[in-house]
Amino acid sequence: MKNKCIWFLGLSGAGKSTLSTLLKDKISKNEKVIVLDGDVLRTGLNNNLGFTDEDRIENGRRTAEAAKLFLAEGYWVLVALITPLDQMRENNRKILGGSYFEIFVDTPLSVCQQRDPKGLYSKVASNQIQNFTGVSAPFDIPKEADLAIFTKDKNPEECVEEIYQIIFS
Ligand SMILES: Nc1ncnc2c1ncn2[C@@H]1O[C@H](COP(=O)(O)OS(=O)(=O)O)[C@@H](OP(=O)(O)O)[C@H]1O
Ligand SMILES: Nc1ncnc2c1ncn2[C@@H]1O[C@H](COP(=O)(O)OP(=O)(O)O)[C@@H](O)[C@H]1O
Repeated sequence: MKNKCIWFLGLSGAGKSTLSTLLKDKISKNEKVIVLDGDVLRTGLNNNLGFTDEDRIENGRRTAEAAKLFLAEGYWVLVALITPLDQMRENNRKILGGSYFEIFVDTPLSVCQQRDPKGLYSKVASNQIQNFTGVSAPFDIPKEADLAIFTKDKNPEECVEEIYQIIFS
């Protein structure tokens, strides 16, 4: 099967990093695979970008262009980026074309706030972080995702099995 860019998008705490890492473990048994995680990219390649709409769009563009380079080398590319704006998703389709497979990690804000894996939502609640996606910055509900995964009542392994079956069956 031809390699693809599987792009996980969703709120902070939705499960993008968890699911992309687990999927990498599965795919890497047979294929070359790399994870491009927003948090990690923002420490290097994208470390001059913040969280305005303009910076998020540039963050997405650079990530999609990096993904395209790895696709050309035969890698499966797993991206974990909030990607909150319709415009960012349209750019992905332009840059990556038929190789782009979009997964909406669909987890309600209330569940993300409860999970709060990095303690960010409590910082948002005490006004230590501004422009936070889903709270004080927009998250456009994805209308054209290839797949939506509801994580609320499932464990990560079940979600990844569901994704794996859909992509590889
Ligand atoms: N204001 C604000 N809004 C959203 N997220 C914030 C913000 N400030 C810091 N963080 C941390 O940055 C991570 C999201 O970066 P991304 O590159 O994925 O975001 S985006 O696609 O450009 O919107 C995000 O990582 P995840 O929690 O893994 O999604 C946060 O750890
Ligand atoms: N079905 C699920 N899928 C993914 N993560 C889940 C699920 N159920 C619970 N979690 C937990 O939710 C948290 C998601 O955090 P993370 O993967 O860092 O999210 P994100 O990368 O979207 O910010 C982790 O602590 C993970 O163990």
